[in-house]
Amino acid sequence: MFALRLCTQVSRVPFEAFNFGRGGSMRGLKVAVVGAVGGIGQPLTLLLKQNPHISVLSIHDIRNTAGVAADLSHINTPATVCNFEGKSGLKKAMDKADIVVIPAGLPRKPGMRREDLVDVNASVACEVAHAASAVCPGALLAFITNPINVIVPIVATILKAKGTYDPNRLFGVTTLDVVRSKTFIGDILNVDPRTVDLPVIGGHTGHTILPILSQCQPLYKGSDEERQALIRRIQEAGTEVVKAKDGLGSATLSMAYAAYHFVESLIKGIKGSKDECIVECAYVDSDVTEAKFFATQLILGPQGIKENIGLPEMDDEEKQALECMLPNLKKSIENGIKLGEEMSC
Ligand SMILES: NC(=O)C1=CN([C@@H]2O[C@H](COP(=O)(O)OP(=O)(O)OC[C@H]3O[C@@H](n4cnc5c(N)ncnc54)[C@H](O)[C@@H]3O)[C@@H](O)[C@H]2O)C=CC1
Ligand SMILES: O=C([O-])CC(=O)C(=O)O
Repeated sequence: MFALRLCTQVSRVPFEAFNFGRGGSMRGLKVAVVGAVGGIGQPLTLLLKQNPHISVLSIHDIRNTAGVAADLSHINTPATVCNFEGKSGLKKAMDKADIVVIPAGLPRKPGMRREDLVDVNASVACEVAHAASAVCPGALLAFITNPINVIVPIVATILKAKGTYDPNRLFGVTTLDVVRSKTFIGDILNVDPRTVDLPVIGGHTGHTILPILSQCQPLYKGSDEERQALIRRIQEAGTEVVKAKDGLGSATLSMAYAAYHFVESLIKGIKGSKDECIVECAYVDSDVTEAKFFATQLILGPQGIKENIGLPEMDDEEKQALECMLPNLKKSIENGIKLGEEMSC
């Protein structure tokens, strides 16, 4: 009943009325969240419902979307909430979306590596890639689903096979690594963590997460030991949460915060602010290293990535750490491309 009522609300305002073409500043955006009922999905939709630029918030999951949609729809902000379920609902949920955020899929339990999620989560990525090709080939796609290092190459390969791949529009969300780095460094320096800035490059697991402390603002000057401990904490922060949750999943609230921040930046890019340069780190198609996908700082614009800033300046230890992680990252990417080829039909 609710699903019907909420979707009818949307149909009263034709999508065309929002002018979904890119480049305008007055139009409302359609943002779809796939996996919206989950631990990340729910707080993320709560944050998105409050964004004044979103006119349609389309939520999708394999179950229970009606309750979440009814709940969200009572919040007195302009975004209209629309809910869809299951495979048959995915294309409807994503139809003509400007941005699709994907926190769908299995999270880790203690003792698991992110890579252990690939068998289950690859199929989620595959479904979303096929739906995006069919109903929103121009959308910006932001994947949260782990393992990011493998999922993004899978999606890119499927989109390529479908002829709808635009490398500037596909992102693996690594914002949480930056959020955590800012928090931990803010604590150490005793400053507001929001004022801390640094690039976190590479991928999103273990030593592929490389915070570039030498470029941190304000300056971070720890001893070698302190520096190593800090890097290790940033790299293992996901596992810290998985252990603390003791079988009840992985980071959800901090991830929803990070994902919202990232989507907000995508929106600012679409809106094309003249005064502000929108810079975010994300895991994307890349030629800055030997790895075909790599996270670096990106300048965002109306069509997604406007410019890849490339590798930051690094000290010798950081250069060595980069060399050290590349073989592993490249292996994950090759695996992703192979899986994507198998799932492309
Ligand atoms: N990129 C990052 O930094 C982070 C990534 N993650 C990843 O995000 C993913 C989600 O985590 P949680 O929200 O904690 O998990 P969760 O289990 O609480 O929620 C996942 C949701 O996805 C839904 N889902 C599963 N298959 C689906 C499909 N085919 N279509 C639509 N919805 C589907 C489930 O029904 C569930 O509601 C996990 O893979 C996790 O590892 C988590 C934290 C940080
Ligand atoms: O650790 C996990 O499984 C979830 C994740 O990616 C993170 O918290 O960084």
